[in-house]
Amino acid sequence: MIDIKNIVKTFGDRQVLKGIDGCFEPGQTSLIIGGSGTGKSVLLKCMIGLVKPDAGEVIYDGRDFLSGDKELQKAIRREMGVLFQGSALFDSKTVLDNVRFPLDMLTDQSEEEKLDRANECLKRVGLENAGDRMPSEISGGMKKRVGIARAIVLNPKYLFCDEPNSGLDPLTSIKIDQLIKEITDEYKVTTVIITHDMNSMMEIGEKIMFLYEGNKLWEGDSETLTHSNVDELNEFINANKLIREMEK
Ligand SMILES: Nc1ncnc2c1ncn2[C@@H]1O[C@H](COP(=O)(O)OP(=O)(O)OP(=O)(O)O)[C@@H](O)[C@H]1O
Repeated sequence: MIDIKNIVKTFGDRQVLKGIDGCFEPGQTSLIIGGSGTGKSVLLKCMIGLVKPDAGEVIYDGRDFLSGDKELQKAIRREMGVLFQGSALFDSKTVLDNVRFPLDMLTDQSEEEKLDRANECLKRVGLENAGDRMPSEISGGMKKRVGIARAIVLNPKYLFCDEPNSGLDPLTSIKIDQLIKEITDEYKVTTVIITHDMNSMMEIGEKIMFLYEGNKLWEGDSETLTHSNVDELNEFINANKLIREMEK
């Protein structure tokens, strides 16, 4: 479980996060939603230690990440898997080498163990035959799968995904969502996903946090998402529905 408490972040004279609280449970896909520039990515970066908040706490299963010592922070980082926007694969490495990269960096496993584990993860995302290919030779959906395989290669307890559907067609988006959901269920991962995708909200929104101008204005799930009396959320949903209609 991840608990965040009163996260505040200011850049220059702009307070981007105004005191966010929340809790993310294992085995659940939790979504952070909201319009552009509302602080979703900054919040995620605060949670994973890429941005230092001005105030607040991030507690990983009872362990205080931000004020913990270097060793503790390293241990918690080692339990995180991150799927960055755009997949962030190394263009000069094969698919297999991309997936095994965290094993090379962070473990002292033997060659054989690393190969086995990387291949196992590629198989888990349905890419068992793509290990020798280069990122430039595969589709956007396949790249996301490779990104997911790399994010899970160290058996993370916590999985963070920033816009996993960006740039994908609707059908591929659904498949990627389902894959993330299955992995979350299967390994009881605490998964936090930033998304704009209405379909994701309805299909995998076990817990949804709505950010608006740096505040958490609403929290609920896919069942309650469309029945709130929060005007800003309803506007956001309507705008998303409109975009979805236009894309059809
Ligand atoms: N390193 C930074 N320095 C200064 N300002 C920043 C920095 N990172 C983010 N911001 C600002 O913080 C605000 C929130 O950014 P953030 O990336 O979290 O938005 P978002 O909700 O993820 O939006 P989007 O959906 O468009 O990605 C934006 O105004 C952005 O310009």
